[in-house]
Amino acid sequence: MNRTEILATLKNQISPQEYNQYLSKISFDEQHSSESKIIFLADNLFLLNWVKRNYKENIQNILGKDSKVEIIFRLKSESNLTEESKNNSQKKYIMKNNQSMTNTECRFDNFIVGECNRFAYETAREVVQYRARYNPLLIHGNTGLGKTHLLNAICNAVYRKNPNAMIVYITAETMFNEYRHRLHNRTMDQFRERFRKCDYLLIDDVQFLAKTEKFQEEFFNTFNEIINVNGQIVMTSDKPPKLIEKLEKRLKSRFSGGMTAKIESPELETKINIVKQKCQQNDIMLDSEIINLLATQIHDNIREIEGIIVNLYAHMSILKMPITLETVKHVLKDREIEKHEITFDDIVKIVAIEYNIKPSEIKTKVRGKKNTAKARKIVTYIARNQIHATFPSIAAELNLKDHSAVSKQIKSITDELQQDPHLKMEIENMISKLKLSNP
Ligand SMILES: Nc1ncnc2c1ncn2[C@@H]1O[C@H](COP(=O)(O)OP(=O)(O)OP(=O)(O)O)[C@@H](O)[C@H]1O
Repeated sequence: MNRTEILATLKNQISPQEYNQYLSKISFDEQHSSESKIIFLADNLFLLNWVKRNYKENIQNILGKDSKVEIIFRLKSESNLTEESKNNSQKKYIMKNNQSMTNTECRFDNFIVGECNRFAYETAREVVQYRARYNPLLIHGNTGLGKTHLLNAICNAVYRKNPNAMIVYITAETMFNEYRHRLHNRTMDQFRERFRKCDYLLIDDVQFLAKTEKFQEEFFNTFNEIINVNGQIVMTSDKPPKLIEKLEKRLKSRFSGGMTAKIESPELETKINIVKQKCQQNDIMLDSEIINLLATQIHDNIREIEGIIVNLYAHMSILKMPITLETVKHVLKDREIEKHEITFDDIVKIVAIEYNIKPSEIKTKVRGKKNTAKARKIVTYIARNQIHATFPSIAAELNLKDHSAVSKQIKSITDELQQDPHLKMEIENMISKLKLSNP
């Protein structure tokens, strides 16, 4: 069955309204599809998630249950970028020369600057211009205020300025996992080669660095070696160094000895500018009264602003409702009601929906069932990162033997994330959904 026939068959299975609303807006990526995979393209994230959730199974049925053809959904922009990257241009997630993966959509030019973040923004730009002028630079602030965005922006700008620069961009958690893996395999030389020889070491969420004493010692030596040869270290954290629990005194002192830049909660004007920018990116037109309402109602987390915009987009396109003041109030009210503490079961539910399996299949490890192993790894990863679930609690929830079985899952998914930018996007999507609503 050729690709046009697949869409035609699918069209017959759904209502004309549904077709016009969703399916007609999906196209084939002829260029990147092959015998073994079919790639569908959507214009925006909302549409992408919708078709993935609602049509993937139908397409699988049309192809035949036993078909090995992989069905992939991608953003149009991503697909073009993938091609561009072949020409050494941009791509949403890009592997730098040293295998670090960074999000190219986080740049200085799309970072809205206000009083709350000006200092962090300016110092971040400085370290791109003048390596080691502020060393280390630690950007801290509450969640969702743009720390990771700035770290990615540094990475992208350095790369643009000098594609041969050795840049390592990594989260502290991943660095620790890599350390353990190298230690276990007696390949610490490679760990040192990677981290000590870089021009820029960019570490996200450095508050998770405070793991074992040995690791902190290794990090201390890495840190000194980079600083001694004028390599630049930039870190982000949710708190200032002296408040990072279990971080050794000497590391606290090193971190505080450089430049620290705090990102404060955004003031109204900055929030208004951010709402405007996010609406523009999503092709949403709002009048100034609505923009003001959004900016005053949403507190300080910019991720939350993005969530509301996605929600408004959904109202606009699924319900065909124009975005009025009433719609916005409605969405804001719903979100207040839906806000909840994320539990382990919420994570299991959202991952189960995504992979079209039952939550119980994730929890009890049904052998041989497609996607279950992957889903279990993703649950472990999200539980560790989002609700800081302990190893024993994960082992208990997922019926895993012990601590080291959990550790193996984390290692495996971390490796996959390093290799597969789409997996990272998939997981980020699931996390946003978790944060947005009760699944
Ligand atoms: N000033 C800004 N201008 C435009 N977008 C922003 C700005 N600040 C944050 N964002 C966007 O908000 C989202 C959350 O930001 P980011 O992930 O950088 O937060 P964070 O401070 O690293 O949060 P966390 O501590 O939870 O990791 C991202 O999509 C980012 O691009």
